[in-house]
This record gives sequence, C-alpha cells and structure tokens, in this order.
Amino acid sequence: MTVKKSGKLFIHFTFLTTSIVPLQNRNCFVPISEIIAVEETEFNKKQRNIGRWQKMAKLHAFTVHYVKKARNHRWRCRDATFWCVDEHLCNQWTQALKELLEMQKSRPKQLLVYINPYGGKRQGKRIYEQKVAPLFSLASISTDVVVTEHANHAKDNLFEVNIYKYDGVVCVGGDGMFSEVMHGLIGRMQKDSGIDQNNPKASLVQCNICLVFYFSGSTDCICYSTVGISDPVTSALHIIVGDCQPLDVSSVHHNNTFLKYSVSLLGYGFYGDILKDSEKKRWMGPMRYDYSGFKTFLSHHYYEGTIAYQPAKQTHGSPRDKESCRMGCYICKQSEKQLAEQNKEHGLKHEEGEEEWKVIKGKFLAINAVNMSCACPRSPKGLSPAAHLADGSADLILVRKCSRFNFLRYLVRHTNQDDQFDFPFVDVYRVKCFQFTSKLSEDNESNVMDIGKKRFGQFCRDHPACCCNIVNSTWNCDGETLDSSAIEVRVHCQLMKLFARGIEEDCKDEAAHSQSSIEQLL
Ligand SMILES: Nc1ncnc2c1ncn2[C@@H]1O[C@H](COP(=O)(O)OP(=O)(O)OP(=O)(O)O)[C@@H](O)[C@H]1O
Ligand SMILES: CCCCCCCCCCCCC/C=C/[C@@H](O)[C@H](CO)NC(=O)CCCCC
Ligand SMILES: [Ca+2]
Repeated sequence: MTVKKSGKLFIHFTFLTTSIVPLQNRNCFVPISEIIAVEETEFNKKQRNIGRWQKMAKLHAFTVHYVKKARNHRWRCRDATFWCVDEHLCNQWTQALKELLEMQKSRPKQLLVYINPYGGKRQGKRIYEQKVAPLFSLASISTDVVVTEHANHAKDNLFEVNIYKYDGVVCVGGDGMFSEVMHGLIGRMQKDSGIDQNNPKASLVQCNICLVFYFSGSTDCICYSTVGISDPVTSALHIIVGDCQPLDVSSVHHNNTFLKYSVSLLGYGFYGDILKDSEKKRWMGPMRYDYSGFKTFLSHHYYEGTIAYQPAKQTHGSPRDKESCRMGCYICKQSEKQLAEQNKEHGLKHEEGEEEWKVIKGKFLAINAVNMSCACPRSPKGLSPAAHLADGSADLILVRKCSRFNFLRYLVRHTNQDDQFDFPFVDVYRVKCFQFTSKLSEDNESNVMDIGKKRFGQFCRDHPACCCNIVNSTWNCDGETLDSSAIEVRVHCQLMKLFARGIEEDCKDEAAHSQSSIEQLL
C-alpha cells in the first residue's frame, strides 16, 4: 500500500509489499479527500483463510472506509481491510492516515439536523436513522437532531439556537423543507448583522457558517441540479467529505416588503397554476403534480403583464450555451472572484449601478425565473439546462401566448435533447434582477378597472373564447405560493453554501480519468 502526492493526495491500495497486505484481492485508488474513516480492526480469523500467515503470528489490521462512485452520480461507502504481522507498522499506517484525514479542514465535525417526519412519503426519519446516522458516526461527526412537530418549527428554531457552534445544518425532507431551513438560516444571519430583509436593495450577508443539504422529497430539484441524484447515502457522503458548493439566492419583495427567497423556480402562469391546483390534492403525493399539470395544460390560460429586467452583464455565459454548469464550473469561479473583489473594494455596500432596464409587455402562458437548471426526474435537463448555480444571475424564460399544440411541443422538449428555447414564442434572458406587474394590478393601480369584468366572472368579456384570464395567476416560489402577483426580484450571488460539489462529469469520463491517474502513479 502506498500514499502518493500528485497535486492532491491519493491512497493507492496495491499488493507491492509483503509487510502490509489487503484482505480483499483488489486494486483500488482513492483520493485522501474521499476517505470517510480509518479504523483499527479486530482481526477475525473467520474472515478469510490466509494460509500460512494465520499460523505464524498474531495479525494486526486496519480498515479504510472510502467513497466508491457508482453510476448516475450515486456514491456508496466501501471498505478495504489491511493486515500485517508487525503491530508497529500497522499502527504507523493507521496513525498516518488519521493525520491526513485531520488535515481535511473543510469536513464538518458538528451538525444540526432537522427531520420532517411527514416529508417524502413519511420515510425521512427511518432513512436518516438507518442509512445516514451510522455514516455520520463512522466519520466521527456529532449531531443534534430535531424532529419537527409542525411547519416552520425548524425555521423558528434557527432563530433561537446557537447556530455558530455548528459546521452545518442538514435538513431531511423535500424542496419545501429545504426552503424553510434556508429561510431560517439566511434570516438569522441578516438579523444578527442588523440587515433589514424588507429593503429590496439591501446587500445580504452570506451564510458562511452553516451549510445545508437535504434529501427525500417529491420533486428534489435542488438535489438533482446540485449533485445529479436525490439519494440519502450520496448526500451524506458529500457532507462527510466536506464538499462545498456556493448557491445563488433570489430575494422576492412586494412594495418594500420581503416575501420569500428562491433558489430554484419562480414561476408565474403555468407552474403557478399547477402548484395552486396541486395544493388541494396533497393526499395524492408526488402524483398531484402530474394530475394538476395535465389539468393546467388543458385549461391553457395566459396572463397579461409587464416585465422589466436588468441583464446580467457581469456573467460570462448565456442561457443558450451548450455547456452546462458542472463541478468546478469556470463561469461560477469567475463570479466568485468578482464577488471577492467587490467585497474587498466596497465591503457589503455595493453601489447600485443605474443600468438600463429592458421592458417587455405581453400575454404569457408562463414566466419562469430559475437560479439553477431545475433538473428533476420529470425533466432531466431542467427548465434552463445552461443555468449556473453560482454566477449571480437567473435565467428568465418567457413563454408567450401560443397554441396548445405549440405549448405541448415546448413542454416535450424538456424531456428530450432538442432546444426548448428554439421557438418564436419563447424568449430567454440572463438577468440579475426583474420586476413583474400583472395587467390586472396595473389597471387596479390606475383605477381603470372595469367593474363589469368582475361581475362577469374571470374570463375576458371581450374575447370569451380566448382563454385570456383576467384574474391573476399565482407565483410558484420553490414550490410555495406567493400572496402577491406584483413582485420585485434580485439575485444575490453565492448567498448560500451547500454540502455538494456540483454535478460531476459522467462516470465513463471518471473511470478513464482515474485509470490515467493510476498509470501516472505507477
Ligand atoms: N412536522 C411537520 N408537520 C407538518 N409540516 C411540516 C413539518 N415539518 C415541516 N413541515 C413543512 O412541510 C412542508 C413540505 O415538506 P417537504 O418538502 O419535506 O415535503 P414533501 O412532501 O416532500 O414536499 P416537496 O413537494 O416540497 O418535495 C415544508 O414546507 C415544511 O415547512
Ligand atoms: C408531455 C409531457 C411533458 C412534461 C414536461 C415536464 C416539464 C417539467 C419541468 C419541471 C420543473 C420543476 C421545477 C421545480 C420546481 C420546484 O421548485 C418545486 C418545489 O419542489 N416543484 C414544483 O413546483 C412542482 C412542479 C411540477 C411541475 C410538473
Ligand atoms: Ca445562477
């Protein structure tokens, strides 16, 4: 067995020495950063017949637990046991490896865990106890666990506990639970720094202390877009190795009042209507989205309104790029540098540039603003395949009034390789902020509301067959409805940090890469 240095430290299990021998007959190559734990092992003679050694002397052994990368971004914990007759040599190896692990400074030691016992088919608590907690204890991570008793329990609790003693916060639940914990964390950080969340122009304080991760929901789009899979063991292993992925967060305001934060989808029209309808069908579980999706598709409502946005000029990418945001993304790294420079120059007080606003009026079937691709099992490439996790911008997708058939063609392209933005009725912009006002609220504000419209119900009186809805739609903010249709949205670059590393290139590439690294080492 050898430990070699080549930029990163790697442990290379092989059979080169006769003094220390792996129990299983295999070759393996693991970066130190992906070792979970090293333990002294009681050598069990029944484990394997190792011939003459067994009879000659007392054997000493240690076990290395490490990350094994499987298909589709899935991670698993595997172990390799090494034995030798020399107790001193065995101890030296164990000690050396433990010291190397101690040097991995980004690894969490103490975590605060919130479990929603009702989220994700009510399996969250069982999954945590059976699959996740044993891994945390193997990696010597201590945890304080809170099983929530009601909605907002975790959020309220985050305002009371001493969050600064934890290296991270883990939430066991779906996108809804993630959103709740994120609101608790960001809110607490702003409160402690004296920042008024109601001010839409306030520069928010980054959450550096606490990192969040989650699993086991019904859409799990944050997991799919940041790790590539929603799987509790994979998530737990990313936490243990201390992976850290910055994440953009949008703040949503109405009339100088803070409404919510969003990390995945802010959707008006189609996705807002699906959510509103599906809330009444919670008992159907994840199927509710398919049912309400079909119903909303058939209703084919569109909404009039005005969008004003500021383009994100600072970012290097475009929503029509063919390259997606992946681990170590160059575009997100550039934004990180820019942010660090800005913070150095101005502290938190960034000057609001008087940059030009672009204004678009129209009739829309859907208005979607996404901070990440929003990949999920229903749409493996997501709503905006080239959106970046941490570039300080959101992709604003406008789907204008079109026929049902064309809208179906647009939706189907979320499930195949064709470009979903390549339609004359779809526009996409990379933005740093935007505002939306529905026609109805504009009319209300200017007091030109035709009372007749109210009396004759919700469909447009002038064009009864046009499906033009004169009531507002609802904003879907990461799976929760907003009370106001007129909103002001701003992207805060890298406000949060996740226990993740971005999506890794697929396993084929990885296998090729590790093979070449082995060859370099030998
Ligand atoms: N003990 C509890 N009782 C009731 N509601 C809770 C409890 N704990 C958390 N919640 C709330 O339940 C909501 C949904 O949680 P979660 O996201 O875990 O479930 P889900 O059914 O998987 O939903 P999603 O569709 O968001 O994936 C969250 O908004 C959270 O605030
Ligand atoms: C012919 C079939 C074509 C099918 C095309 C389907 C395209 C689906 C794209 C799905 C995008 C999901 C975006 C994620 C939003 C989450 O923040 C939110 C909270 O979990 N989920 C929903 O609002 C739930 C939204 C569910 C929508 C179905
Ligand atoms: Ca982004």
